[in-house]
Amino acid sequence: MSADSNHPKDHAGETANPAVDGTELIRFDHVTKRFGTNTVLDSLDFTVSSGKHVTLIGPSGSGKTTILRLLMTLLKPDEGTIKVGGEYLTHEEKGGKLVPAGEKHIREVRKNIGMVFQQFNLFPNMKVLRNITEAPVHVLGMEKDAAEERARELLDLVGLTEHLDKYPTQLSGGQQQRVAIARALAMRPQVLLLDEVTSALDPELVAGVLDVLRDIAHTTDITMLCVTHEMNFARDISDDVLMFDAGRVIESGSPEKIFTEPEHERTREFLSAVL
Ligand SMILES: Nc1ncnc2c1ncn2[C@@H]1O[C@H](COP(=O)(O)OP(=O)(O)OP(=O)(O)O)[C@@H](O)[C@H]1O
Repeated sequence: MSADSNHPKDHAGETANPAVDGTELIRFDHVTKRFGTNTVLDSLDFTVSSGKHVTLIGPSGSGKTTILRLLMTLLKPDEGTIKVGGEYLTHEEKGGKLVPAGEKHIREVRKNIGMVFQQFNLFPNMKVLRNITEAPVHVLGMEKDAAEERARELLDLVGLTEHLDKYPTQLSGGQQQRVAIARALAMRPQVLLLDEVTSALDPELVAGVLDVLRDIAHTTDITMLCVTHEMNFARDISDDVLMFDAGRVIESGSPEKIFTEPEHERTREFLSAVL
């Protein structure tokens, strides 16, 4: 696998992308999300700095996937604001006032965000190469040749160069998920959202996908926000772990702190059930 990826780090360990300088990339301010009478996120505040890998952990139903879906604008918050790259995702400024964001504004901010889902969601009627080039060509307006060159680099990164001419159904679940990762990176997002990306895989295919993500985490400067039940993976790649319970962050810190010296009783209970 090649180390050439989203924004490769240079030899001095500095990032090659001037946009990635540790500044705040994601900001949730007092975000509340309800489904009927169920308050899933309760005035949630958190930030993610650019270039960091942050993992969300917590019991089932604690609101982790809801956070990713809000960032993808698949859901809207009932209260509060979300910013990505300094721009409001949920709102836009018009005439000095903050108003609900329009479709055009949302599309622009969303270009900075890529997501890999539990179910790979590839286009079944397109071969692997075209699955990866489709959005760069049609959404970003990239030249087809340049998009294909980039797709080949990404297929090398995810170890699938020899499969570019196959349809998704001709690949294993693990291979399909690696195509989905390449497809998300092809849009050169600043942040990659990973939602339980190995949950739908047969156990023997999980390690291959996690190895690819480890490689991406360690060789690129992309920001990652990850929901996973794979605690060893979370420990390996995370700069920060956020422990959720009942729609709030109850504890956060380095993986060493959270996994070895959790302060909160709920964190200890959760970890003893999953580790
Ligand atoms: N579209 C929806 N309509 C109604 N309720 C929803 C919807 N989406 C999520 N919920 C509810 O919101 C709560 C949080 O769901 P979410 O998927 O964010 O939790 P999670 O922490 O990711 O859980 P898991 O680890 O099981 O995936 C759950 O109680 C869920 O049933």
